Amino acid sequence: MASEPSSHRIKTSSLFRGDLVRQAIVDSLVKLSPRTLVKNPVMFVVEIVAALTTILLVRDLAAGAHVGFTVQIVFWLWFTVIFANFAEALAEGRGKAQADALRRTRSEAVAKLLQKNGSYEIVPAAELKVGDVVLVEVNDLIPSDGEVIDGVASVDESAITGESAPVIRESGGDRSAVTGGTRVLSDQIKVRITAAQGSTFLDRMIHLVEGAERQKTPNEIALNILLVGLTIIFLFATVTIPSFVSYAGGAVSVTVLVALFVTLIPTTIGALLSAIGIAGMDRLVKFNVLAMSGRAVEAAGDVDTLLLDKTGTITLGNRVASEFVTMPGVSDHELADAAQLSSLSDETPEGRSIVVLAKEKYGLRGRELANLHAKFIPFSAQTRMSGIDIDDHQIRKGAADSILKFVTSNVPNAIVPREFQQIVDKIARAGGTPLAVSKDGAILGVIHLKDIVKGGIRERFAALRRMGIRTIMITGDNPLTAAAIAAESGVDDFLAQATPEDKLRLIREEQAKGKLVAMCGDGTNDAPALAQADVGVAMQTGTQAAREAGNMIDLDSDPTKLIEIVAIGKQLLMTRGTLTTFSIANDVAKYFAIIPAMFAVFYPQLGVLNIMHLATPQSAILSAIIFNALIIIALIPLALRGVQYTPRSAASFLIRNLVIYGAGGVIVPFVGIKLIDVIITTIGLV
Ligand SMILES: Nc1ncnc2c1ncn2[C@@H]1O[C@H](COP(=O)(O)OP(=O)(O)OP(=O)(O)O)[C@@H](O)[C@H]1O
Ligand SMILES: [K+]
Ligand SMILES: [Mg+2]
Repeated sequence: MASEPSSHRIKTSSLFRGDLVRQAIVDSLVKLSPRTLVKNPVMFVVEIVAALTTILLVRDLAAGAHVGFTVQIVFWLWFTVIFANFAEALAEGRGKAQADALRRTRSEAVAKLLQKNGSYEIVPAAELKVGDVVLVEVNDLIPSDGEVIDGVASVDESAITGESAPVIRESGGDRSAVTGGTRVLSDQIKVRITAAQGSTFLDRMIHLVEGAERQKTPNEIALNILLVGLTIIFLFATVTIPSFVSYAGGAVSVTVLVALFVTLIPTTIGALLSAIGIAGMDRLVKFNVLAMSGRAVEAAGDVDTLLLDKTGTITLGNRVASEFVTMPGVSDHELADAAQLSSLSDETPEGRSIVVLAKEKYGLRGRELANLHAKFIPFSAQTRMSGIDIDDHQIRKGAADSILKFVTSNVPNAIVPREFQQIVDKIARAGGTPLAVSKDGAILGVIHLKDIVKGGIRERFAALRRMGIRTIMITGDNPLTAAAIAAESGVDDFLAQATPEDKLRLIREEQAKGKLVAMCGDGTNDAPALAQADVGVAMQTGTQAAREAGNMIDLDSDPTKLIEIVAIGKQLLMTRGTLTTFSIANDVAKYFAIIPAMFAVFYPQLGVLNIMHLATPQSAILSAIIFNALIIIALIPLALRGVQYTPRSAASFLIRNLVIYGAGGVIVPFVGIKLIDVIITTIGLV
């Protein structure tokens, strides 16, 4: 069963946990490999520069020159790269630790592979192929991902979701998907294997949390291009300096130029960019959401419209038959009998509950299917009907309008009792789903399916509204039921009697208006829409098809989780925006800190700009390069935690952050560099 929306577990873990830090230190040295670092252009440039300066240092040493200053610059250049690597390694570390834990839970289990004659053979789970059918009994581990094709069981999925409450898995409906590595607690099920070894859900989850398949998002690529552009501009600016200096009759060392260049290029954001993205994914994982791509997380930050299906998403999803209501002149027994016949092979939870109600209330027996000469018509989301053709009779049950159409198209002069619509409407207005039952040309009565709106969902929709997100419920159910559930749950709008194509069309229409659309769903009929949406959040309790179509999976199967998903997406975008602002403002400020100090000797007019009064040109350069390295470390917590976000207008946040981080980016280096200058001259480093 889906967890209550309010029960988000936040697994808190300290940012700088000892073991993670130790591993990150090791990794930050491993990441010095140029092949790894080349993916980060700005830091790659710093590494090249550091290597060249190291070579010069060795040459000067061999020549017996005085190298005290160069040694310190070289030291801090390498640390700039290592600090950047450390930020990324630390961000990755938490996912890696979680992946290790998941690997340990990966089932080494055996499977009970069903044979043609109904017996089973025990085989290693690793040998299972797609399409195999296995039996899973009490206390067995489910050997691989699959679809329940027979039976109902309660399953402990805590290995995957961390949630200890068991969930129901059953054939036919929207809760038929089972995951390898989880355990059956009661009853037994037959499972058709749907995933090949190596591409199971657990495999994908491991890849995902350890970031093995992380691709740069389009936004990150664009930002990287900007950073490379700035680097090239500052490269040209730096190489022209010697000519200015020699014009004034002076000389400037390569070490000084190198240091100047590195302080001016956008190293701060270059160092933290990838860590910010990884941390965003990691924050989602903490909320039990698996995002298949960074792009999906970014899109979530800008979502305008959220579409949700009703059953199982807004409601608890176990629609149970609670009552048979007969038409005038039809006996209870007659209706119950038809309802049961039409549901005998209906493997949906609704169908099964009808068989059960007929048995409990009217003493009707489940019949031997094999003895009936009958053709079963399975439920489909298009027809919204299911039923049976038996002994020249056509028995159908389904959505009221579908049954009405079916009856009148087969028997043009069919009599539809006046009471029919009244009963249907009464059930619908109460938020129930009415299923009409017909036999040949006559409507026999209506089955009342009850469903319950999930607790706390109203407040959550209100929070989405405050974030500027419009919620629309789309359901295959009739307009009255839809309206009742919409009112009870507090969605902004609804679309009823929607086929899978309607869901798809609605998303395309919204997207055509320039809106970013998120969709939450669990059913196979939601799969096309989940794939089309910019953010497709599939419920973990949903079908295999739904879980493959979406670009996010919510392990808690809570549709209102979108609040956290959007908040984390916004937080990611804002963190990147503010740190970029900070970084670039920073570099501009450094320009004013260093240039006057460097050139005051040659161009005394520049003295008026020398507001920082740094001790010597050398101490100015060294202070700047030390500040440049340390600011990376100082900003790691912000990059990993993200800037604060509470559901409020995004625009006001943006302005506030620009002011704080823009102004901060200008002021902080002045203070920082001055402070470092005082310290290093006091302790006599320069
Ligand atoms: N087993 C069944 N047999 C016959 N008719 C059914 C059955 N299950 C559902 N229906 C009818 O078909 C309609 C569409 O059902 P479906 O579960 O596909 O809706 P949906 O599009 O998934 O929307 P939601 O999940 O939001 O309710 C239901 O409202 C109901 O009237
Ligand atoms: K810099
Ligand atoms: Mg559904």
